[in-house]
Amino acid sequence: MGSEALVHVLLVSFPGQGHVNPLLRLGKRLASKGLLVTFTTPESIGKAMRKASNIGEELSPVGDGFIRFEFFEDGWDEDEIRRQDLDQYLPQLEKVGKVLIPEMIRRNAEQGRPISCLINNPFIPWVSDVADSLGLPSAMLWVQSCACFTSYYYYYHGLVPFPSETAMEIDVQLPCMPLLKHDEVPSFLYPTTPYPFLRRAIMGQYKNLDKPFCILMDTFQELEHEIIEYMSKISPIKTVGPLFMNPKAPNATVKGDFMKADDCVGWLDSKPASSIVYVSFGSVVYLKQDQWDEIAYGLLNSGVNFLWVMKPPHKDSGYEVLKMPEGFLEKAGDRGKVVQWSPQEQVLAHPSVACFVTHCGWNSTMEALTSGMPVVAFPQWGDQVTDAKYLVDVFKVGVRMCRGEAENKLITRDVVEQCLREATSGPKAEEMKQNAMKWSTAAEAAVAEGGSSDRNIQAFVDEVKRRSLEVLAASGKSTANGGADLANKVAANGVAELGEPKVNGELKVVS
Ligand SMILES: O=c1c(-c2ccc(O)cc2)coc2cc(O[C@@H]3O[C@H](CO)[C@@H](O)[C@H](O)[C@H]3O)cc(O)c12
Ligand SMILES: O=c1ccn([C@@H]2O[C@H](COP(=O)(O)OP(=O)(O)O)[C@@H](O)[C@H]2O)c(=O)[nH]1
Repeated sequence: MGSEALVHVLLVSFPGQGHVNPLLRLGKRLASKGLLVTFTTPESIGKAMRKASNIGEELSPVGDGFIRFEFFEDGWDEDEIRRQDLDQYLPQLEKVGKVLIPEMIRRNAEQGRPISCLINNPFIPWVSDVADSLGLPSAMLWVQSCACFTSYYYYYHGLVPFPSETAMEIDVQLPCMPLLKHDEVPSFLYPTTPYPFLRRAIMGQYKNLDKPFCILMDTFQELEHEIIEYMSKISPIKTVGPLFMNPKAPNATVKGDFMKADDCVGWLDSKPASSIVYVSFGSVVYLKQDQWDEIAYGLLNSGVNFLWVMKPPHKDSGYEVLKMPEGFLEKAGDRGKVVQWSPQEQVLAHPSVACFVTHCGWNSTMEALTSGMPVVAFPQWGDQVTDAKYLVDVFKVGVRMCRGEAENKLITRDVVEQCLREATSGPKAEEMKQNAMKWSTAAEAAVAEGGSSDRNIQAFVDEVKRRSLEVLAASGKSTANGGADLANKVAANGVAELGEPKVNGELKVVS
């Protein structure tokens, strides 16, 4: 084979695990289709990613393309506690990102790999402004369900009434969706949410929704069929999930974990088929000690084997460090294993695991569904409460253990035990397993060659390639030498002083 020109896309991620994972997975998918992908997020997270996974300086081949990493400084000291306060951290990211991302784009152009498209995830909507100001196309990866996308859309545009200070308990009916009880609406939209900054962050993305030419979603057509069809008429959405399944390049070496996963596969191997309950509340939810204790006793009393993720809170988060109840680990013995961080994809695919007690973050939800894993839903806030509704009532793969943090109710050990029994044995458990297997098969078909998500990814890649030619052609017309395209645009916008790129739009890779 001779040399190939690779179109280059820049992925800019919000520094949260539930955001990095899907964007990085998208990056690998785009690379596998023959693009050059650069992934970026703040260096504070880059440092953790390099330590936990083997991310290096070099290009990693993925399928027909490559992925590489570049991180940017957020301008604060390493131990700055204000990072824990998004009301302060999000504006800081915007301030520095608007300078440093154009600089990164310029550097890449100078080094012979000009960038043709920017892709961001929500919470950092200013990335599409950066793209616009440089005359570059941009896309956004929505990292929650299409149902949640629709809920926020209807809220933003004031199309139907949502729970408000004067009417807290109203239910919400949206087209092509089941009736959402007041506490099944994404909880950032409640007037009483303790996380108003996350509502503001999401609304910022909706304010900018006309900028990306495409909204990619980590869901698949067969899963949310009607609502996807409905919203496609309103917004340029393309479903590309489940992103964690990458049949063409199951490249496990490029991973974005912030913490090294504890080794637990050997322990899973040692247990009988379908005997283990996996318990994890994702990367940002922290429970209170009394709730933690009830879950511990529920696990003990139910007699199941269990793998439980107990992640340490960030030192500046203000969360109390949880303890296991006295004598718990001794009583559990080899029936249970507690880890700080798990290799969740592998755990959910393991035949010894029977069900997943989850906080219903969208990544965990997609991973469970498409691994054929029934769930016990323990949502806390945000989209989790809506995801729980879907897991239990629409996808029919779950039992509900609680309704969310707003309920402010201690779930007792008896309820925990009862839910675990229901999800692991008897007719309900069997029915849920069958449904989960059905979703797993549908997910595999969606990402397989010619499946709905594969077609959408291919169409997106083709569009990025087409637009990259347009970017070059436009700059060819507007500049005398035809080569100083991107660099001149950055300079014209006054964001950075630039020289000419060495190569106009092509990276030569000898294969
Ligand atoms: O990392 C964060 C931070 C954060 C705070 C300080 C800091 O310095 C950096 C980051 C704040 O809110 C989050 C909220 C999240 O919601 C999660 O986002 C997923 C995707 O939107 C959903 O599916 C899940 O249900 C939901 O729990 C996920 C996150 O990763 C974060
Ligand atoms: O012990 C763990 C817990 C979580 N995860 C991964 O972290 C992500 C969490 O995202 P999710 O949307 O479920 O929840 P969030 O952490 O954003 O609340 C998922 O991809 C999980 O597979 C993991 O690898 N190991």
